[in-house]
Amino acid sequence: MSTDAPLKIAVTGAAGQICYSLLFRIASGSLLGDRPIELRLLEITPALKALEGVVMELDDCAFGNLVNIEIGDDPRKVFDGVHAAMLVGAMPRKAGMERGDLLSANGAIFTAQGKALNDVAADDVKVLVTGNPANTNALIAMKNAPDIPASQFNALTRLDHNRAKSQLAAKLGVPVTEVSHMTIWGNHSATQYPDLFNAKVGGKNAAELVGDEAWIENDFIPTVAKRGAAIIAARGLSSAASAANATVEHMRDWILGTPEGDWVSMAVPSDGSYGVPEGLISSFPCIVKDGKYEIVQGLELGEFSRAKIDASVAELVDERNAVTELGLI
Ligand SMILES: NC(=O)c1ccc[n+]([C@@H]2O[C@H](COP(=O)([O-])OP(=O)(O)OC[C@H]3O[C@@H](n4cnc5c(N)ncnc54)[C@H](O)[C@@H]3O)[C@@H](O)[C@H]2O)c1
Repeated sequence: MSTDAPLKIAVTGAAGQICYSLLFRIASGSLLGDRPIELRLLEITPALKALEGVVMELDDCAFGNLVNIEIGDDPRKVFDGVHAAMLVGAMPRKAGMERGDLLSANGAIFTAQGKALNDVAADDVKVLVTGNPANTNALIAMKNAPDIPASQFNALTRLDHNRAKSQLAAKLGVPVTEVSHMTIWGNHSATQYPDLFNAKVGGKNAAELVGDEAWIENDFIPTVAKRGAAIIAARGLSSAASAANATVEHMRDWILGTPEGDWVSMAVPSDGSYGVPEGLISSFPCIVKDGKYEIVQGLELGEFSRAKIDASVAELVDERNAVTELGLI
């Protein structure tokens, strides 16, 4: 990517609630500062009218770096030449829907989008999936885009990462800026494992500072893992602004690099690190340099952490088996 040409950024689900925050954050410079950008917004046909309204509001912000906006319902047109794709739109689980129905409804979306990205996106496209089930949707898109290197497909666990940092900071009564080296392992689901044994607060081991394994197991982990449900219970709607913030932060770090001396959680295709089967899109501690991520190696995992990671990875294996049986990958 050259640094002066406008960066073409595709966003799907653009008329939905996450995007009502996300698009304005991207356009106002939270993603790439004052770098010129072009937005390519994908929606399903019935939502295009609403999307026109969102575009009117983007126009009304007169963002200096937003040089063009295109909208449409055809991924092959919208994804043409894009360097970054944020796949937010997905089929929500409706009452009476079985897990298989959800996987196949989303499978149809992410097979089509994977194929379109394969055919028309820029060679260096970075694809970040936020729409749930995010890890498996990313796997489906990746498998349907054989010409794009697998390493260019990620799924979002940054919201979980940020939730974990915030809960830890509150517990210890420190500013969130003191918290570093947080890791979410596994799936973006209730089985995810937020790891305090490798996290640091003010440079010291977080689990030792907390000094209360019962709190870690019975409060911290469930609070982080079930935060999405708590927000729905309180707000009547799922998390949107915080999901948009996390989507911006993940993509920004992937393009511009992670902060020196820290890592972030990214769900990336496993290379077999930490015993996670190769090819599964699972969350790991990652650093990014020159637009390429690396999984941080050599972290110690005790028995407790190992069991938690194995349980979350087992769920990812089940999801992969289910979409394989459905013929989606
Ligand atoms: N990974 C995370 O941390 C995280 C956090 C919060 C929400 N989510 C997920 O993000 C997704 C979006 O959430 P939301 O609150 O914005 O939902 P929403 O229902 O408000 O919006 C989703 C939008 O996607 C659109 N859409 C559906 N199919 C599409 C397709 N094939 N192409 C383009 N657009 C399509 C819909 O028309 C809708 O406008 C959901 O799957 C949600 O579960 C993930």
